[in-house]
Amino acid sequence: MKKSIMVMGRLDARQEAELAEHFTLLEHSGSLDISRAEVREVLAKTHGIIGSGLPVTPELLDAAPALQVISTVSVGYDSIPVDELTKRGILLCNTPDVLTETTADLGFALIMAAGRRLVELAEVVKQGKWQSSIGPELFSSDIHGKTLGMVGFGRIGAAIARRGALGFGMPILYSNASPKPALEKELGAKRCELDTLLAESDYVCITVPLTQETEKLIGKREFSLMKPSAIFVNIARGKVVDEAALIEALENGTIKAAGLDVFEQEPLPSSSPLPHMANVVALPHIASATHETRQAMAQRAVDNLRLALQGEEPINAVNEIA
Ligand SMILES: NC(=O)C1=CN([C@@H]2O[C@H](COP(=O)(O)OP(=O)(O)OC[C@H]3O[C@@H](n4cnc5c(N)ncnc54)[C@H](OP(=O)(O)O)[C@@H]3O)[C@@H](O)[C@H]2O)C=CC1
Ligand SMILES: O=CC(=O)O
Repeated sequence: MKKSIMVMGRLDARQEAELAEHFTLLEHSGSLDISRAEVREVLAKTHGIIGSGLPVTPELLDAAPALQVISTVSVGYDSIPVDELTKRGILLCNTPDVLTETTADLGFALIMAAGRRLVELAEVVKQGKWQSSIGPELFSSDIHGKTLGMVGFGRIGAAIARRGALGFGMPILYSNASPKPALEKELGAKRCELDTLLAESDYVCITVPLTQETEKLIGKREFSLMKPSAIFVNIARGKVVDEAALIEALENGTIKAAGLDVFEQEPLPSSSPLPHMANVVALPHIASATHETRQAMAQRAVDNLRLALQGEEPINAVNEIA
């Protein structure tokens, strides 16, 4: 008998057809709200779930006794309790690599947009306020030759640093759990303590995953170490930063500006001051959101799910099931 799966979110028709060849695609309302009887009914039958931003809780896992594989269409998996999955013999797969360059493109775009005040100055033109040459109060910051500090130097961190070092002649500092000697050689990057990086960088860019260790890694103390001219960019996860401290640092000039793709709460609540601040470029979590990359991520997640449910090795397993 075919195994059953829940497809949460969008796959293209060809990907759905590929899965339907091997598995029964369970009909459902698109919700994982286990307080609803119809959701519990579907979960009770499912062997695999594929989707992104899946709100996986122990209660949801209790409702899915046949579940063998979760295939997330993302590289990050901070919303998923991996240890709990492992305890229950459930495999988690994710989609690294295929999104690295696209995410790095957006990370560097945020460095440029926040550094050169692109959104703020485009607004001047849009609102018909460009009546004479702009003065120093609207001048921006150089990017080339400035020091780029990478907090996290994995796949995406390295790809952003590569753009900065090789394209813009930026000296690279990095703080990372492990040293990266090959990247030091390739990019002339220097590893240092986080505090040193914060004090010496002109651009600080966050690319660490959200974990217990990295939650609120950057708070009031860390902002106070940065240069008043520093530009802060976060494309990792909002909760790596104490958002109240970030807002305060931007409001009182502790740092100069920020480019943000991720927030403590997403979508941003209407009460957040961040989108209204002239020195903030705020985006709706879109670093990997190009047609090509979202397609590649979905395909990778489909491949992972199919392989894992067929008892073969998936391309990207997060945990190991004995
Ligand atoms: N905005 C968006 O749309 C996107 C956001 N992301 C986010 O980016 C994150 C990074 O992705 P990716 O680069 O592929 O992941 P990687 O695992 O390749 O890189 C993460 C790096 O962070 C380092 N690290 C982990 N924990 C710590 C710590 N406590 N202190 C210092 N360094 C640490 C790791 O060190 P080591 O090498 O030693 O293990 C690793 O080098 C994802 O987890 C996701 O949250 C990703 C894609 C799109
Ligand atoms: O935030 C996106 C991801 O892939 O992780």
